[in-house]
Amino acid sequence: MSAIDLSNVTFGYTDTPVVEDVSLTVEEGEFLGLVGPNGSGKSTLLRLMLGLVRPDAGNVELFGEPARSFDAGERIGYVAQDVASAATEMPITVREVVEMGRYPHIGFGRFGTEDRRIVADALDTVGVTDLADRRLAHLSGGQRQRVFIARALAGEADLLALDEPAVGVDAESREAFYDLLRELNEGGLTVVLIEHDIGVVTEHATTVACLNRQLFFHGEPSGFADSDALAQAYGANQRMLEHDHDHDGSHSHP
Ligand SMILES: Nc1ncnc2c1ncn2[C@@H]1O[C@H](COP(=O)(O)OP(=O)(O)OP(=O)(O)O)[C@@H](O)[C@H]1O
Repeated sequence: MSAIDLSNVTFGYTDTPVVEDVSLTVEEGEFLGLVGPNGSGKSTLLRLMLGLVRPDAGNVELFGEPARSFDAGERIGYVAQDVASAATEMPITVREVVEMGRYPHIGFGRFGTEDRRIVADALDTVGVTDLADRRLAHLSGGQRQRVFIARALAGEADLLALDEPAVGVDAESREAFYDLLRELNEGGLTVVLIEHDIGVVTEHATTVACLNRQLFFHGEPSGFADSDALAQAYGANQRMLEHDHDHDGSHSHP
């Protein structure tokens, strides 16, 4: 079964589409790296994939069901852009964040032995057991990202979706973080990663999608490196910008 299936999806916040006629399937067990210029619609596409935004046209299925009917808390771990830095204001411990991953499963029930075991396993998997009783605010950016992954694991997610998770994380921690994502993927977790560093994507992901409003490429990293999709996608952005400038008269061309 496919984890995510988009057919002819179009969406705009206004009348102008920011995602246009995108068809894309993410198979279970895939590690998809989503790249594209700034403002090219990557975050929007991810939110469409997860059923958090409804398309104006086209269809989205998650694990074979219409995305909008999906209880995202149950099978999907979503680490939104900036969530780790925004969360620093909260007076909350690492363990408490990871325990939140269990909430969709326990409903109004008690937090039991099994829940505690799952939380302990999740902390251990991402290597933050030693930090469990520390305040989230007192962790580094890279450590915080791991905590949010642990929360998704505690929720027994089948799909992990991350929107530029390593922004503000130092190079060494980033490398370890991407290694962790790959290990989790090799263990069967489906991963969708928005990432501006194309080298990271071609090294770690099993498939690449390149977006600039429309889909310019979807396939294996090796095919992406050999294609001119990247130049086309970024070139299209440049043309769009020039077009905008032409209209507002703020920029003149030779
Ligand atoms: N909530 C919103 N309301 C209106 N416009 C939005 C909203 N969110 C995004 N946009 C616009 O939609 C377009 C695509 O934004 P999106 O965040 O999906 O792109 P992105 O590729 O993830 O960008 P970046 O790489 O800069 O994070 C942009 O022009 C953006 O300004």
